[in-house]
Amino acid sequence: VLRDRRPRNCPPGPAEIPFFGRLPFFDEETGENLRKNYGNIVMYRTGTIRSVFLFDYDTAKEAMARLEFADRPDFFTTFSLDDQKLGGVISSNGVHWQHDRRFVLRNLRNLGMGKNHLEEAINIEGKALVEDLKKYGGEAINYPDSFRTVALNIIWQMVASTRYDLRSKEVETIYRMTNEFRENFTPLMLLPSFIPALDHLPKSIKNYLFKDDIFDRFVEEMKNVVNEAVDKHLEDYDPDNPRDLIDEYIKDMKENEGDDNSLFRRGALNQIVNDLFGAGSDTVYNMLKWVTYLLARYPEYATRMQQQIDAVVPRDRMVSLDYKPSLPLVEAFTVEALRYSSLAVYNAQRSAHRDTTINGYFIPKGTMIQVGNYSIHHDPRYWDDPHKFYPERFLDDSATKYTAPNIGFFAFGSGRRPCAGELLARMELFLFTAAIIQHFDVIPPKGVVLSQKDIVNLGGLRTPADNKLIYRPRN
Ligand code: HEM
Repeated sequence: VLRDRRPRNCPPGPAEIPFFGRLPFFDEETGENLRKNYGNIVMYRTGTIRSVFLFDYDTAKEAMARLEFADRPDFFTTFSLDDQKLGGVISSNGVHWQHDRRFVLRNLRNLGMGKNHLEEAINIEGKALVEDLKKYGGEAINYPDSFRTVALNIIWQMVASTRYDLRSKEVETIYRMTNEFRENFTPLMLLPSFIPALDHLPKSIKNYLFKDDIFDRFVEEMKNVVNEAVDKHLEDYDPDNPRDLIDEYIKDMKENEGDDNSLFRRGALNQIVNDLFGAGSDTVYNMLKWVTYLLARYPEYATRMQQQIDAVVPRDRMVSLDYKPSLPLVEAFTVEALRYSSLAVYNAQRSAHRDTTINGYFIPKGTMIQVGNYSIHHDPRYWDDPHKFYPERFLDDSATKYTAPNIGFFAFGSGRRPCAGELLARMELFLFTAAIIQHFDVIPPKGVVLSQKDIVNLGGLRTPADNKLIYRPRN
């Protein structure tokens, strides 16, 4: 018990329970309570692992920029499709991470991220989404799968040259698995990651206690999708005509064949593809749920944005990025949706690579670093009336110009390891939002009043609960 004691001069936090710690948590309320009781840097122990929560923007920004906090904790590799569990972007560390992240950023850029020709692909999906929503004929529906498929289609065309029909059955199994996983998620499920001894329990007990079988089914399903895509690419690979990110990787893999030190490996490729499939679609899908939820809850903004769009974009044309300067409210609305939603309630966890300090507190090697994105986004030091949905906070006084937040904003992380798809995500969010607003009034069914109660936290992802909304075509 003595050896297990919290080292001296660590950040304050609740009393530690030796060996077991406290239950892991992913909700915003627990974080906010810790911040109120202990301040902006809090140490919290779960199982054998200590976490330090950073609730203050300046401290979080400074920490995220430091190399010793660039690693992810070990449990991120639980779902890795790399047999060596070393490659990929989201879960990897050290030279493997640097190598694979650099590869992904270079290729996403070459494939159009942040450039205008990608806009065309996004607008093709935008048009398909409009047609799909029209098919419901104004009936009240839950957030449709097409929100997910349009986002998936963009990243999946860049990665694997594949596009799914918006009503395709092919992706339904994966969606079902993702939903099953999120809906069944409880913090208990992650306990074996915090108390490794629990991992040695018999499988049947782990299935019962930690729902291991749900994890397994999800990983198995993703393995099939990824293997199928990569195998197909290997079969018809043509070195003179690389089609997409998988082909580019195969090219590098072949060029480095025989070099035992090469980090271009099939296992790493599988995990990169898996990372992009998930990170590139699930995030944007959930943001489109937020966008439509907020349109239905705050119709006054929908009306004002429709007026802005109608004034400059002919009705038979899709909104393009060229119109952005004339549509400041649309951009402000999407960025406020990112802040207000705080989709990732806590930034993807990092781990201290060595003994170090934050603001004079001792941080032992292996401590998990958790940035409280929700708390930062609702901190009154940076945001007036932070619980209010108020896109105007990103407009200048004359409401004619969008001004980007330069402080207190953490939606895409920060520092050495921020979101690798931020530019793509911002393009998609702006263009899909504009397409929906231009073509539909999004309204709740008669008698339904949307409120704060409609928001749920699914394993650290803050998102609107299933809500039936009406997408009424504009005349
Ligand atoms: C609105 C949509 C999105 C949000 C809110 C979002 C948010 C985030 C956040 C908070 C992180 C963790 C950053 C950190 O550790 O500091 C992250 C990482 C990442 N995101 Fe996104 N993301 C979005 C869309 C995308 C898209 C479209 C892609 C596709 C390319 C993508 C790819 C990634 C990857 C690969 C990482 C891991 C980066 C690394 O560990 O080096 N994200 N994202």
